[in-house]
Amino acid sequence: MTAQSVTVRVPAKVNVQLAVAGPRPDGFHNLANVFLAVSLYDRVTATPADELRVTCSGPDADQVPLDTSNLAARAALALAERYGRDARVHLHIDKDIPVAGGMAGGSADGAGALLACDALWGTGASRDELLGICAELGSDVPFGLLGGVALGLGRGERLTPLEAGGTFHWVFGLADGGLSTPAVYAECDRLRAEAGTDPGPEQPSASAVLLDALRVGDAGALAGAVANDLQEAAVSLRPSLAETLSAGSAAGALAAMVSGSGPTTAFLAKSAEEAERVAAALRASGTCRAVRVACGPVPGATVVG
Ligand SMILES: C[C@@](CO)(OP(=O)(O)O)[C@H](O)COP(=O)(O)OP(=O)(O)OC[C@H]1O[C@@H](n2ccc(N)nc2=O)[C@H](O)[C@@H]1O
Ligand SMILES: Nc1ncnc2c1ncn2[C@@H]1O[C@H](COP(=O)(O)OP(=O)(O)O)[C@@H](O)[C@H]1O
Repeated sequence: MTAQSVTVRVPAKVNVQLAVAGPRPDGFHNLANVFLAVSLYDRVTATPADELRVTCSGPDADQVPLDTSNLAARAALALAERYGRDARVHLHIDKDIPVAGGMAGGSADGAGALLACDALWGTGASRDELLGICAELGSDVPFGLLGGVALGLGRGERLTPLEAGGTFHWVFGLADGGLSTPAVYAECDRLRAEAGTDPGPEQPSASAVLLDALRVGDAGALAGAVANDLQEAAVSLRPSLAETLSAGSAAGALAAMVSGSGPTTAFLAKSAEEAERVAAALRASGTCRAVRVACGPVPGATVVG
């Protein structure tokens, strides 16, 4: 890397609460989305170049688009347009977050590229201006910049940082192939219509019990309060996830859930040692492609070099 490169490290997320309302006229769903940033990271490096170019390395690199549909490229273009810069930059993504896995890896890269280009070009944009650009790029992108724990209302982009009283230990079961986020929301609507389920209030709210568990850092109480309205839809589209969830529960996880729209599964453990034990049992179960251990909350997008 040249001295002019800027590298940003940006975390994945798990949703400890994902309450989903009925579809809005614009096709989005209002959410009460409680995000928690976890220690699985992508790194985005921005280097001046002759033209906008995206490259990617890592185990899932072949599944990442390298054209201007890549959220990192879209972030660079949006920032360049807003501040009258030339988006001639090489963006390299060192990808460790599973692709299309319900862990917001693309959103993380969008937030990471935005921060990296901002530092490279010295735009002087405020945090709020950067968060505004993130919200235009995608519902989950602002959280990639913010990190920590936060409640996202509206389509998930209207963020309020939340207090967390400690570190939570997680095990993630990575699945073969991804799930399309719009397809999972559509399946949620379909299942509700089929069952005649009321989608609830127009704007869902965060669970007070869950916020309290986060605030005091009580993993047992958090396990009792986690909820994901997209889980049934993800399992309906990928029935094998039920086996992975059962294997994690049988291994002693405090909670077993689908991460966001899936197909990654998330297991809460009561300590770092317990997480390693659950991870070993999950690996031995043969019900997922790979198993990762992580903890959170961790900070959002951070310049590291
Ligand atoms: C479900 C969640 C949970 O955090 O993430 P993943 O688990 O996929 O990572 C998010 O809501 C995904 O957010 P993100 O991936 O940024 O979605 P966007 O690009 O804004 O929208 C993609 C599509 O998802 C659907 N969508 C997204 C957000 C939302 N509140 N309602 C929706 O219905 C819409 O069909 C939309 O066209
Ligand atoms: N930088 C990126 N990394 C991964 N996927 C990206 C990226 N930019 C755009 N995408 C597209 O976004 C889709 C969703 O990817 P991702 O954000 O990893 O998953 P999820 O929305 O489930 O959290 C991918 O299938 C891919 O087509």
